[in-house]
Amino acid sequence: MKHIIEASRLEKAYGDFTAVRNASFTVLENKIYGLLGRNGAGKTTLMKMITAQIIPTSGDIKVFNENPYENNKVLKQICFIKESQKYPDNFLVKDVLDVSRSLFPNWDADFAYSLIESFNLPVNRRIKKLSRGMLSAVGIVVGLASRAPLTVFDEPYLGLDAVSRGIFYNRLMEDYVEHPRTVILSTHLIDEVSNLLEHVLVIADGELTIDEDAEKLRGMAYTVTGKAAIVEKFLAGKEVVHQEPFGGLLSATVIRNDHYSGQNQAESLDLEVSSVSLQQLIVYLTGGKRDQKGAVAK
Ligand SMILES: Nc1ncnc2c1ncn2[C@@H]1O[C@H](COP(=O)(O)OP(=O)(O)OP(=O)(O)O)[C@@H](O)[C@H]1O
Repeated sequence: MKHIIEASRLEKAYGDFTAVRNASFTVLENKIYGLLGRNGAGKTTLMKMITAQIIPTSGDIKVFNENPYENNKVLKQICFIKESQKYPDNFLVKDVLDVSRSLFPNWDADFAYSLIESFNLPVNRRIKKLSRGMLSAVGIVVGLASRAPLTVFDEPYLGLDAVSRGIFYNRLMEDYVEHPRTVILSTHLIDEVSNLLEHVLVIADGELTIDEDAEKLRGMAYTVTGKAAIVEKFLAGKEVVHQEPFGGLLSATVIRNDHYSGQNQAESLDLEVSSVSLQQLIVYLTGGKRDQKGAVAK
């Protein structure tokens, strides 16, 4: 598979504050990436560097093998839908679609109108009269119908209800199967998108801490629960990312060891073994350092 983004030691500083530090990663063609991290972690800053909206302070970025800055050949292959995407107030919804058609070479007008119907959007209403959720839906329609080889969604669903978010995920998946492209989706709703993601990038305090295949990440850990003394014995020598006592019981999340089945050992000790959701795992790996007694995975 081709690399469509290659970033090397990318940094962005605002004055003396460094928002993204030493980020090196590649993004492959025709995959769906999740860019995850807590508020202020640096996700938007990273996406703005990828899409050439801001210039890195140092480091190097290539998109479609070229420097993306003021590079029209590269930029017309990118669609970036921002959190709180803005359109001119006096535009009608259909004006946004018309302008998008001229911006994106792969624009599919029929697909755009079918999405407009799915989201119940009024094409003849002015942008300034739309509700917050409707405005987010317009951004999603543009992002999907652009069929841009690199489509970047930065928290695209402010105000969007659960039904509409479900429509977004379903239409994205259906269309992605027919028209593969690279999608980078930044979100806090990790469990909702968990099944869509093929690769996960996690950024914490400006540093890329996880760059991993989503399937591998999903199977990376498990949770054991049982009497505290037995669980503690079981945890000896294992990599523990989270522990939670309740009553005389202890629940602990452990990184799987490829060479040895901790799960069999846990079951033989009568401990209950359960899976860990991607969201839980990422919370433990990025924010769990404070409340755990065991070692941290990364
Ligand atoms: N133009 C700017 N000037 C100064 N600081 C900035 C600027 N833009 C972002 N920052 C700071 O950089 C850090 C990263 O911000 P960024 O918007 O990239 O985070 P984020 O991960 O997208 O957060 P959220 O999930 O809340 O949207 C934050 O501390 C933010 O205050």
